[in-house]
Amino acid sequence: MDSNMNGLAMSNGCEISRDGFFESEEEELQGQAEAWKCTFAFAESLAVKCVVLLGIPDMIAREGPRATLSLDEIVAKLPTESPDAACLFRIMRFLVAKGIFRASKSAREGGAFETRYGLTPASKWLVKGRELSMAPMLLMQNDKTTLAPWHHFNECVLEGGVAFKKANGAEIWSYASDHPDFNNLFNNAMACNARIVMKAILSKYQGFHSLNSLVDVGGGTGTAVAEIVRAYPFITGINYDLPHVVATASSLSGVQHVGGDMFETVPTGDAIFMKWIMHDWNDEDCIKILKNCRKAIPDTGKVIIVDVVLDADQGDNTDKKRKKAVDPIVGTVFDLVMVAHSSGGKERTEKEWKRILLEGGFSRYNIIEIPALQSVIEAFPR
Ligand SMILES: C[S@@+](CC[C@H](N)C(=O)[O-])C[C@H]1O[C@@H](n2cnc3c(N)ncnc32)[C@H](O)[C@@H]1O
Repeated sequence: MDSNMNGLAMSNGCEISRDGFFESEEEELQGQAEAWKCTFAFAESLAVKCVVLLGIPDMIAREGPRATLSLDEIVAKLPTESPDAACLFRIMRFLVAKGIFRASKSAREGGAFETRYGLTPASKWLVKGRELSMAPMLLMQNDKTTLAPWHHFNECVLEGGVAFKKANGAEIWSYASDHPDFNNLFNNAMACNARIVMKAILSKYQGFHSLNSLVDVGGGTGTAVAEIVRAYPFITGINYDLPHVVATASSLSGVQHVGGDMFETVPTGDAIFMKWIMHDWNDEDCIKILKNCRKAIPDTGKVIIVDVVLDADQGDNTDKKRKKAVDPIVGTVFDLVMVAHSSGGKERTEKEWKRILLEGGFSRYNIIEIPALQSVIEAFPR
């Protein structure tokens, strides 16, 4: 590295400022690379959204989990007459670099080589046609309606308020009831996550054996309770959600759909199941819901909550450090998803859970780790 007359260091022809703001040239360049990554962090989500919409993971999966397709073969499967293959090549090149697809070279007649694209563990989760798929969640989280609230975070910090409402003119549940397409997009995303998480719950949590009836509060279109009833056919399942949600639910064996408002009342049962409900609400609302759940179960009953348990805040040693199956950073990302989409919801540490459970009428609880982002929090009135 040479110095020029202005006291600037020269590296690869670039001038590096030497005002002492950065500790070293290495730190300065590393920081710049990180800042570029932040600047374009959206590119990966939106390029993935594009290939999911085009069904490219499905095209490859249909040939087999280890199959590969060339660009020409993919383009031939697209539904328009003259797709822009060069544009798709650039998107695929980026996604190979990001590990969403793998690329291999294969020899063609005449000595030329072609690139063939295969699935990676990430894109195997993005095949829409499989029962366990994250594609509906990816499409919902990257819809214009759900991305728009993120543009209002600065206003939320400065003046408070609900990001989703600032962006879309209404809070999420009433917006969903007035927009059937968004309602379906949201409910499908929830159902896809319910299938994935129920597999994890049923593999690790033994607490359904003693139940004859179970109410899934905020159960969406009933996927979770249907899975529980399938595994424990002696349980009568009730799927309880807002009327506009249960109106779109299919009939499910062993499950009764009931429309209503959990802030008003909750149907009775031996136990209440709530997956991804509490995180949508502030502490006071959660306590109201928990009190209604308490009224709906016998003294020997319980609530089974499926939600994230965040690691304790730095400097707080009261909670145990948990060994999570999914990188705990995803829990803090979901906390921001709550800023974007809910009206006061948040992810909680064990200490925060303990407080709302106690105030909601549940004096005892266990946290059971499952191979998923969320944990099971089983809480008892006595
Ligand atoms: C994040 S979703 C979770 C859905 C489902 N439990 C799951 O995990 O797949 C929250 C659910 O709460 C429902 N919900 C919102 N407000 C409600 C209310 N006042 N009473 C009943 N359900 C409500 C929504 O319609 C939505 O289905």
